[in-house]
Amino acid sequence: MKSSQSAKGNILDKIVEKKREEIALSKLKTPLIKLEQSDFFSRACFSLPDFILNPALTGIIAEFKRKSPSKGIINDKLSVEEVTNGYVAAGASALSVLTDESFFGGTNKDLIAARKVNSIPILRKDFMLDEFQIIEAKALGADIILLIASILSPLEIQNLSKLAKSLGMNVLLEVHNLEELNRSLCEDLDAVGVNNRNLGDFSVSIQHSHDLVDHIPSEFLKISESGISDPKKIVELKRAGFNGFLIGENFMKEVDPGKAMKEFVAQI
Ligand SMILES: O=P(O)(O)OC[C@@H](O)[C@@H](O)c1c[nH]c2ccccc12
Repeated sequence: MKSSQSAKGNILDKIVEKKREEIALSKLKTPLIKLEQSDFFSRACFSLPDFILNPALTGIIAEFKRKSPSKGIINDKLSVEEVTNGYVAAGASALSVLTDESFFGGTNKDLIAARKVNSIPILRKDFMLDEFQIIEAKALGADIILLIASILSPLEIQNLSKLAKSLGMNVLLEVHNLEELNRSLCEDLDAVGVNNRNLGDFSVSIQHSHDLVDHIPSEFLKISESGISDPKKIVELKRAGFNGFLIGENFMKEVDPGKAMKEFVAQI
């Protein structure tokens, strides 16, 4: 207990601390006006609810993830274009592209590249702390932003989600337990994701999704995130009421992630 709690303090605190420095630098480097002039800034977003609830698709939000603090390098050989196109061909409802460089090996360029070659919703997967990152997400071509309850106050969640919605994007709130869920819910959210991984100590249990599903109000999409590697779990999660499934490592660890996803989907 004690060691996992101190580990929890460590990695998330480190990520957030680094992120604040990066945001300050980005603000100096790129004025807001430049973001607002970007080609993607005025585009109409693809709707997450439409794609997640489309019965012809799988409900899977498939993630491009080169590395993670828990696993180290997962796959640094493949281009974001080939992986995301493979995911779309396998029936992805949406894509998730990490833009955190320091801990996950992603870049803003990955998101731009994914946007250019895909016509389904894309989640900017990053640690959002500041309005600047929301505006930046739109400029990079994102349709969805992630708000992680454990690193944001309820007021920050309200303000950031309101801004994202005003720019036409969807908002995915990520929670890990009931306390985070109850304090963080607000009207401008579209989806609630239960992260099966504890971002502090990296332990994973799909039971978290099952424990929380009935506490998520019915107006929000329900997404189960992380640690999903068995198609049977999707069937159980669907039965429990989940609409969406965020999967990264299980596909990225393969030589051909799109093919891995196709084989996985065939077993659902
Ligand atoms: O690779 P996995 O275990 O399938 O997990 C994907 C995704 O849920 C995970 O990358 C994630 C969930 N929440 C996050 C927040 C930040 C960074 C990453 C994440």
